Amino acid sequence: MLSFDDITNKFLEWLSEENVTISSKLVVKDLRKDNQGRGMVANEDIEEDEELFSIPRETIINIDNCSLTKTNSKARDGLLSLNQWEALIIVLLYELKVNGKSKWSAYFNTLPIKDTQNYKFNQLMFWSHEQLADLSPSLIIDRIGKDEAEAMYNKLFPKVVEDLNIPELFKVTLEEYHKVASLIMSYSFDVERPEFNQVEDDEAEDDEEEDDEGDGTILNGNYYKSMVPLADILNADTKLHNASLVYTPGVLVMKSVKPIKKGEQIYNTYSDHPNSEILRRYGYVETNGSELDFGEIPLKTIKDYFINRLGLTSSLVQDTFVILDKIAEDDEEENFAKIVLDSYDCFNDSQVILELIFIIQILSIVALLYRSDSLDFSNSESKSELISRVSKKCYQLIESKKLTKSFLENYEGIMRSRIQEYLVKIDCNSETGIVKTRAEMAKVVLKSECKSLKNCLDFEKVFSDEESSYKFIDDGKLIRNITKKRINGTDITDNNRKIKKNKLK
Ligand SMILES: C[S@@+](CC[C@H](N)C(=O)[O-])C[C@H]1O[C@@H](n2cnc3c(N)ncnc32)[C@H](O)[C@@H]1O
Repeated sequence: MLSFDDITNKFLEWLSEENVTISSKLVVKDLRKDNQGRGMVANEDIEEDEELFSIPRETIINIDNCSLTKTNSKARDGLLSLNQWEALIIVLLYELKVNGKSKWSAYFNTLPIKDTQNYKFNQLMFWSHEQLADLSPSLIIDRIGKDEAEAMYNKLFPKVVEDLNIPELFKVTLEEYHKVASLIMSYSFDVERPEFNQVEDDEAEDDEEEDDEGDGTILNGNYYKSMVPLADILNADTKLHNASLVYTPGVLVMKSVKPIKKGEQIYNTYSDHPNSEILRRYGYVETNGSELDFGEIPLKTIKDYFINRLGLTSSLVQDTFVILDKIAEDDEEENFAKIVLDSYDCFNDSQVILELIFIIQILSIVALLYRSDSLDFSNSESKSELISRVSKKCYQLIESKKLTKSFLENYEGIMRSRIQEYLVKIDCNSETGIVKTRAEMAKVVLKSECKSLKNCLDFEKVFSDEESSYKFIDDGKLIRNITKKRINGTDITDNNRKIKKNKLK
């Protein structure tokens, strides 16, 4: 059996045969002790915008470059009507089945799918129920995507591969499929198609609306999901990102995007994700937290808070949500956005989404009105009218950069009650060493989310930006404004002030 280093060396020899060029300032390194598999490290200082390596387009694997479509023209036509994921799954499974004869054998030997001694699939798809329980109360547990993945498996196997006449894939198991799909998730690149860009440039003015996927099939997309040997040896880090892949018509070039010192690792970026999502997709975590970490406040936490702490009834909270949804739905001019969400993001850099501010402010006023006993919440028509008015007045208040004092109290109470769910499981501030096991990775995710939530208790940062800060006013002022017209019998729905939907983004 080949050793880890032998596999690396054979891969490097193959790359050279493929005319891949690598800067002499880089080496491929065994980073298993840091639980990072292989990676690349600078053995000399590198300047910004230097070419690190270049890969001919013929070396990458996709629908145009693979054994399957070279020998089976029917398969190629069929693959073109699938989506990017489905097509690359079939292409790659076929290439792996003919492994010995595939020109990519030396590359496959470096991947987790072949090297089971040195690699393990740690994406959440492969965690048991007990292991996933370590991630509670993170909402990532609800977003693993197993059902969607299995639906794709059932679509492709065996019906599609039979139709495409690929007998080698008639007996693909669910496990094989999950492994290939996860490999694609964590190793593939969306490589621009140069010929498509040409056409697109010509048509750009007529067709500005068209998105990257076109109609969802490969045929009309402007890229191919592809496996890119060597480019995918780079690990990623949201804080240490220093290299990016550039697509030219003939070759793919990895370039430094900042100066890199001798001894530093070369890091790509796999896009902007918090630790929970990095774990779900790629099966690792950033030990000290991702740059893009956030915690989430589930709608249920908000609901429970207003029921248990402020005495609202469950049906009044639920009715308020229904009425707010209806206001957003009925609003043809799109001035009022949907603010009843399943959960609300609270970011590491002390930013919260505006929908969270709106929903807490509205419920805070509803709670004060309900407890004052002076208004009729029993009749559904007057309740709906009253909540519409509360919502409009709260929109105006927030637009003028004001919030009420009860909002602040309730915001803090809700945030603390969510943080408490983490504190019963972990010490948010404890040091993290090298993370190897799934239980340790789960802890890092919880810490990332808990820290982000805690940062959103820094009111100074949360409620001010570079230009201005929110002012906190007495609730009585807003309540008088809301109840005044109602008591005088004036039409409370008359309101010409519009709050633009995009202000909620
Ligand atoms: C595109 S590959 C990178 C090459 C990989 N190190 C290898 O040896 O094959 C992506 C995988 O590398 C690992 N990885 C990437 N960045 C990492 C990091 N910062 N820390 C730990 N593992 C990382 C994860 O297992 C991820 O699924």
